[in-house]
Amino acid sequence: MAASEAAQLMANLLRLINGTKAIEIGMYTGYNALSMALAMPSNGRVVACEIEQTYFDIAKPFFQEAGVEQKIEVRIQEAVRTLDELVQAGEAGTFDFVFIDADKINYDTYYEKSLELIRTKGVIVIDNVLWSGKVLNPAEDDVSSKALDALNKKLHKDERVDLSMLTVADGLTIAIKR
Ligand SMILES: C[S@@+](CC[C@H](N)C(=O)[O-])C[C@H]1O[C@@H](n2cnc3c(N)ncnc32)[C@H](O)[C@@H]1O
Repeated sequence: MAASEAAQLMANLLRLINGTKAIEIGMYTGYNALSMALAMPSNGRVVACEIEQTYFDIAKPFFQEAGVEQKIEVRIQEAVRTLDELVQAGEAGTFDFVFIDADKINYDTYYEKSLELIRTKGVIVIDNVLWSGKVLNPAEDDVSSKALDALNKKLHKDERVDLSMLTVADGLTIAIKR
């Protein structure tokens, strides 16, 4: 789950860019999806990718209670499939914001598909980029740390984005599409 200070920062970034279209890759029980929806105007839309129906069952009453249920479109399936469906539906280049926070080994794929889906000056936020410090010296069999380390190194040289890596919580990267 996103740290509260990270969720607060993302909500404020959305307000700053007047975001109305966001994607969350890895919704869990909806904490940050709800926070993003609350930061958006009434026409806001959050496409929330989650693989476990049980997490959505927990989240749903809170979305309803907060009055933002109509803004959050939950898709229960592999996140990659949802991102591909959004591209196929002609939504490439139309999203304002993406938060990547699902399985670490697929982060690079999520990042590439997110870049395709956001508009110029759109924002991608990536959680857990420090992974409790394990990215510094990943163990041979630690595929998550290795994947995060590789993505961090790739992003450092990625000319397609302007980058900030923050030591907030477990590490938060903000990439703005050029
Ligand atoms: C760290 S939690 C997300 C927390 C959430 N972003 C928040 O801040 O409240 C990661 C979530 O990603 C989901 N997940 C993992 N692999 C996935 C996949 N391949 N496709 C979709 N969701 C996935 C997990 O079920 C889990 O709920």
